[in-house]
Amino acid sequence: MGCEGRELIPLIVARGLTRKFGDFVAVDHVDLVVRPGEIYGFLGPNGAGKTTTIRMLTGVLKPTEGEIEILGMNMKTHEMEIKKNIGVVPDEPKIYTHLTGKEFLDFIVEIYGLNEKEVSKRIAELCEAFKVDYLGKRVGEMSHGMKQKLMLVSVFMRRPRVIFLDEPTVGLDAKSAKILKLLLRKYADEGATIFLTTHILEIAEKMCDRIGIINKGRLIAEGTMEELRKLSGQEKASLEDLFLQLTAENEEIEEIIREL
Ligand SMILES: Nc1ncnc2c1ncn2[C@@H]1O[C@H](COP(=O)(O)OP(=O)(O)OP(=O)(O)O)[C@@H](O)[C@H]1O
Repeated sequence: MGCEGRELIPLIVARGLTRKFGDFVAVDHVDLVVRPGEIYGFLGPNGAGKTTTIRMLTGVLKPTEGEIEILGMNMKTHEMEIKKNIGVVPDEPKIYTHLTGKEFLDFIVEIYGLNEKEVSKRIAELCEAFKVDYLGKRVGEMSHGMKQKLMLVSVFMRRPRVIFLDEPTVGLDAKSAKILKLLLRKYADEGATIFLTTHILEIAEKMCDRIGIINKGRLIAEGTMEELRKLSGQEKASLEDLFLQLTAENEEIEEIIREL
């Protein structure tokens, strides 16, 4: 197969992905295909199943049913290999609180076996971009946004081809959020696959090449903005209108406002 053929191989695939907690179905037979160069926005109301899906796609949580392939490898047989090669920025960064920022980055360099010389240049550039000038501080003493930025540096310095981000802009100041958006576009244009969740529909509308909407565990709509507009029959609709229409929350909102 030539180079072009390889580029078409999707880097994220889920088939019939399902997760139950007891009798409750949090994620219900979700199918996903995300290709190199794509920024995929995963949207849905609170409790829809976004984080549960990301946790399964990143090997943190075992599916009840279904198949996952990341970078062309099956999660059941290649979990460690997948984890080594993806980047994950969770919504609540869980970093060892007793380490300083510098110690945390050194730890990541060591466990991933990264080339220190190559990586130290990237760390310097990323820290400059995100204004991470507090590497001497202990993680336990950092604010949410500061931890989030440290986490972004620790993931981006590895240059993974697949990056999952759960609510990445929460806690970031305006400049950092803008830099993050531009960096994600740059990485995607260089062939990476970005999978992100957000409640900020404007971010999804502006940044994402394709959008998937999950509601009550089910993927209820998927496509480019144009495809979603066609699907809803509203040529000029904003993503907010489409989202509320597709998740059937528009009428509910009107009802709530009437009753207030
Ligand atoms: N460990 C768990 N045990 C039981 N139920 C869980 C567990 N994790 C998630 N759930 C349930 O699964 C559903 C989906 O949760 P999930 O965190 O995936 O939603 P989400 O779409 O990320 O929501 P939000 O936008 O509020 O972060 C919720 O009803 C949640 O209560």
